[in-house]
Amino acid sequence: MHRIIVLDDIAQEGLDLLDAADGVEYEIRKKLPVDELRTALTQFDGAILRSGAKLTAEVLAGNKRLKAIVRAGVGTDNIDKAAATRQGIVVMNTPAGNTVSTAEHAFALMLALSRNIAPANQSLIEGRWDRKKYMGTQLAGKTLGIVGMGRIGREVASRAMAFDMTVIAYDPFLSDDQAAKLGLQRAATIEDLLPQIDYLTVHTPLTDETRGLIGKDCLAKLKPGVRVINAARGGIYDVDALVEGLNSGQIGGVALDVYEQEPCTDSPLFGMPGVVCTPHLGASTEEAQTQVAVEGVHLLLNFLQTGEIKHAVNVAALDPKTLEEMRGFMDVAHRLGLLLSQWHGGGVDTVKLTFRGEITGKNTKLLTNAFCVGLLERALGEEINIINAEMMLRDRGIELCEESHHEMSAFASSISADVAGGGRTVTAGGTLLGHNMPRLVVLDGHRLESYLDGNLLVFSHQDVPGIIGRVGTIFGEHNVNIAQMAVGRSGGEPGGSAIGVLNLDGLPAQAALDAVSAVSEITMACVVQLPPVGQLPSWLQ
Ligand SMILES: NC(=O)c1ccc[n+]([C@@H]2O[C@H](COP(=O)([O-])OP(=O)(O)OC[C@H]3O[C@@H](n4cnc5c(N)ncnc54)[C@H](O)[C@@H]3O)[C@@H](O)[C@H]2O)c1
Ligand SMILES: O=C(O)[C@H](O)COP(=O)(O)O
Repeated sequence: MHRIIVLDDIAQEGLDLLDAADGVEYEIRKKLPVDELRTALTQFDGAILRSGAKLTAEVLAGNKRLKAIVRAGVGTDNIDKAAATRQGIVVMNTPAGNTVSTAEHAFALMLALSRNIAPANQSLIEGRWDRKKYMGTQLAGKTLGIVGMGRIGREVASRAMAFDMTVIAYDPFLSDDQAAKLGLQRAATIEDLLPQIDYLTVHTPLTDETRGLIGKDCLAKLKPGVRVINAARGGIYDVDALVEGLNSGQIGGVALDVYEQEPCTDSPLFGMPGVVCTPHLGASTEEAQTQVAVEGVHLLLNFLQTGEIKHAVNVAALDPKTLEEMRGFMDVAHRLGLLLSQWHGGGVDTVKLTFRGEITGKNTKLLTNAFCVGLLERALGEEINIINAEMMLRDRGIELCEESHHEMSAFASSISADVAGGGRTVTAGGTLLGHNMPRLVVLDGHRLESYLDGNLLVFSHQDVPGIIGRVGTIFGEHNVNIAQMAVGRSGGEPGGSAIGVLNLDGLPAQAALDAVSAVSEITMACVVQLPPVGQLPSWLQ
């Protein structure tokens, strides 16, 4: 049974989907204090929320059960994504469901500012007929500056052009070609845009880079009387600078839907002339809420039931078809990681992964993540999965590099991994035979063909007659059956170094290992434990 926690109000249509889902139960738990939220989250596999609940590192800490967080909406600044990634939790959002509603709201704020809708309404309620006082301005013929030309910025732009406004936009990802196609002007920097506009609206996410993006210096570059709008996130404008600009007349009006701290019922801007504010209503339409709730619930159910990862903001996407295609090679990568963690013995500083052949045309990040899980899982246990593995590796100061070569080696596709540290470098190469037969094809430069399956004895030795017989005799004496055997020699010539890999039916006793290690021609021997073939970790099933 998958358990889901609903942390904010979501549309009934989303709850109906949860009611109808097989093998799922859910609880609605809103506005929980931090301690209760932390405890509650440990009892659920998935969480769905809007902008109300705050999923900080503190509330996610130590959670071993939660696997997915879905934001029914766009902004994920209320979720500590680094903390979620570290905990192995996938974070997904519904990027497009509220785009049009939010663009319309930004536009409504711009119109409300231009035509003094809020104060005019208030004066009527208070019994005055102030036609002269509320003289407005027309949008047609004016210039709108847009900072952030993603989904919402583009919808605002098209509406502005329909109102006969000129649009100048700044976004680091907006090219001249795209701007021309959209029928607007591109500004090379925010500073270029500011002196040319009559209205300014921001549509960026709140990030370290955009916090305080529009401060005193920027506002000073505006023409006097410019009206500014924020339906993106509180914190992008500097509120003190807005207050100062309104008082000095540098700013002609401020419209806000979002605030640095929410809920916000107290701001120096509230009640100032020329200010119109709404309580984070950009996405509050029936249409937007239905779309984000339905899409959000689908994302969560699909992830919990099939492993599909869509619209993730902290990991690569993974759809069922890709998972099906990649499962065999992800299994190989995971087994190579497990093998090398045991064969190397610890103190790893660097990892290099090389992908060759047809597999390079697929999402090799999945193979990297699967390898990293294998490499770390004996140390970190169930805490590690394909969401957090690479971050956990890098957190431990281990350097990771990946290379892809389209040319095939001896196999249509292969993966090789070099693991180095503490003065020792080990290398293993693997491939997949058929759909589900993982094979080790190179170990420390020795070509061989060995089953990546169950308990292995790996031993390096001098390539002289009698070694295999002596190892076989030792295991016979200790009642350990050898199921398969592979030997590879370096350079293909007799007399050099060689490596043997035995697949054992059981784990050998320490005395058997000691006896093997005592053979003078054997330079190193180690038991490597892998899952039996066909036994997949939960994140690969
Ligand atoms: N008021 C609301 O209810 C409401 C509703 C939806 C979204 N939002 C907010 O609006 C934001 C934008 O949503 P979207 O769907 O358009 O996102 P989006 O990802 O489609 O677009 C964001 C754009 O901002 C640009 N950007 C990032 N940093 C920038 C910078 N420093 N300068 C200029 N541009 C920069 C990006 O390149 C991107 O094109 C969301 O992150 C969310 O916080 C608010
Ligand atoms: O980022 C968003 O999607 C909006 O800010 C909407 O937030 P809400 O879901 O709390 O209305």
